[in-house]
Amino acid sequence: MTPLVRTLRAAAPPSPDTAAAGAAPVCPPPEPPGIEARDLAVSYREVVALEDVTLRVEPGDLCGLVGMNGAGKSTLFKALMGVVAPSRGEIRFLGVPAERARSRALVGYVPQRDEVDAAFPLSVADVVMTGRYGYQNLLRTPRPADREAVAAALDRVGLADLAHRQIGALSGGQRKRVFVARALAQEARVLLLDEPFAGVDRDSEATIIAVLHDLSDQGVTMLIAEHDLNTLPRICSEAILLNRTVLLHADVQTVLRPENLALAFGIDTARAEEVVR
Ligand SMILES: Nc1ncnc2c1ncn2[C@@H]1O[C@H](COP(=O)(O)OP(=O)(O)OP(=O)(O)O)[C@@H](O)[C@H]1O
Repeated sequence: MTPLVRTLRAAAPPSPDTAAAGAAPVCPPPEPPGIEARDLAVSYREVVALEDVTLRVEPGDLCGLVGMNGAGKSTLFKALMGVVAPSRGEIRFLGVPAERARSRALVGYVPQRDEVDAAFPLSVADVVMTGRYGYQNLLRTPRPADREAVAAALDRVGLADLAHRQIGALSGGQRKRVFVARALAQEARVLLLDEPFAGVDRDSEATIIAVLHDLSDQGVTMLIAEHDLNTLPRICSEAILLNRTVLLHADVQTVLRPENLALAFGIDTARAEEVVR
């Protein structure tokens, strides 16, 4: 749901029934945001990677994250995943404090680079199973429900035939699909995807985009870092422009306006017009 849509919904008139009865409209309590960060700051020694980052992504929204190299996108993901400790600020997922949400496996992560050494003797299915148990519990015997979830996730990303292949024997695009399958098997309610389309062929890209749209329909909240601005509108309807702080959070068409890209990427407007055709 884009911010524009949110605004329109908020302004909708009361229904004729409630208006006629003169009763106060009974509204369900507002759902907490899928992702909420307030006043977040992260530094690596003297490098301030993020400051004053405040954002909220509503449940079921698929939000892009756009910014130049070094803008802090990966750092934001790391802070959301608890990999780096913010020096300030607060993070919640679905209204639940970040640490508790992560320990309840509410939050899934598709990393920018492989977390698994390609030479490690893990099968594709083993890696996807870590979405159920984590890497520490690889030797645990999976329950039938876990096997079913893994098989369904691999089927969904079109890798059912490769379930028993060693992870290192896949192409880069196939490996990305494995990590998306792992997030599916986890059944997380919030997904953070750090450039899931980087180095991915057209088929894998189309498969992943379809999966993300299905998840959005099911109410999963997603934040997706994406470098290719021309691909962005096919993926999501809203996006955040980041450069150490949130410069803009709006519908994708607004974010892609040359004057906004010029601001975020430190280029002139004419160059920004060339970037997005
Ligand atoms: N481990 C680290 N130690 C010191 N500085 C770091 C570290 N990781 C990132 N940085 C710095 O923090 C800033 C933000 O980096 P980050 O990787 O989050 O950006 P990014 O937007 O993900 O970039 P890219 O698009 O190139 O992946 C940069 O100035 C970077 O050099």
